[in-house]
Amino acid sequence: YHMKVETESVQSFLNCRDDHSIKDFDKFHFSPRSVPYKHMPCYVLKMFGELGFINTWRIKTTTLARFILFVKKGYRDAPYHNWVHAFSVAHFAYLLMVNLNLIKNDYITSLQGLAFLVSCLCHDIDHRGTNNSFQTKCGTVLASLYSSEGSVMERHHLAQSMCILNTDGCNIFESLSSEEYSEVLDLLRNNILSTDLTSHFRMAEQQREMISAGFKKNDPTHRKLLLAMFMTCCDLSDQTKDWRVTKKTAEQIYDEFFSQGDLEKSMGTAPAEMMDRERASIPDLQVQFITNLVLPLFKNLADLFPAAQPLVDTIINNKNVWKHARHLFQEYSQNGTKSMEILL
Ligand SMILES: Cc1nc2ccc(C(=O)NCC(C)C)cc2n2c(-c3cc(OC(C)(C)C)ccc3Cl)nnc12
Ligand SMILES: [Mg+2]
Repeated sequence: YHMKVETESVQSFLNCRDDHSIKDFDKFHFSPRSVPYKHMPCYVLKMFGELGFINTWRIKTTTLARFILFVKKGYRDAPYHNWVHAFSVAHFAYLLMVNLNLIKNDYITSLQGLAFLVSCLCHDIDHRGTNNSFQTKCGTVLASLYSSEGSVMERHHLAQSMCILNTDGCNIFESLSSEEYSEVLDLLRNNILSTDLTSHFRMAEQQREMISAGFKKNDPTHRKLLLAMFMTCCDLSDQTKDWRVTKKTAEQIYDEFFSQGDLEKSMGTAPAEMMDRERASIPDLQVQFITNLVLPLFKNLADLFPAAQPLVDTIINNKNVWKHARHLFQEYSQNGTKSMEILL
């Protein structure tokens, strides 16, 4: 049986070498969700290779392959917070490093780049499709473990990632010196914890000040804020793709949110409006989310990196489609078609 699993997993790393059907993999407009599911592990390996991490950090290919498969297995089949989300977030980290030349232009070091890519891949491992307030409200096991420190889910994602690194034959950082090793684990921790909404809001203010005051490449605090900003950009990168992608993502997210709302109702607690399928208006919520969170973040990115301006334009286009959708929804919802099908 083990032979079968091993050969199957080895096979899953060979089939993207000759896959010439994928064009523009390195471009901002490319949608990683269009990569065939069974080719995703192979494209992760490709990204590590293209960024030079395999050679620079002496990563054994078999170790990296096994690590990727363990990370993939660590994700559940939640409607949104699944392996495909992790792959798309990691792909955007790759796009930022390639298109903004982050390492070549000394915005980040190669070690920070390695930690950045690994953090994106691992940032939502073992997500259950419910958010932090659900954990504390319902007193889940994860809440009992982490609620005193906050960022309950993110601490769990980090703990799961550490478990995989400590699994035989999966430690991709084994060739690093002890200084590099402790630095990369520090980076992993900061990056994964920065994908918590509350820590994002706390850092968003400092990021704005950093950019208006002028970014300093060798300022360690600026470095930390920049990496946190990159993590959130990657987590929200579906918003930078064409309408079909952002629409599909919204369907998956609200599928997850409404399931949590149903669960909370069955437990006798009232869900937030965005989690309540009876009350939520998806276009309104999306216009708010894009206006309050997504746009300010990517405007900051474009202030620092003008090459990222096309991303802001795409986000604004998608926001306008949601604005137009609001009228459609109001019109149709009188006839009860509250579903997303009516959106082209
Ligand atoms: C399309 C899209 N709509 C969303 C609508 C609402 C919310 C939500 O949680 N609202 C609560 C208030 C307090 C803001 C999140 C949404 N969302 C995310 C997302 C981002 C996350 O965290 C970072 C990356 C740090 C922002 C964490 C979890 C998620 Cl699901 N990703 N895509 C989306
Ligand atoms: Mg998360």
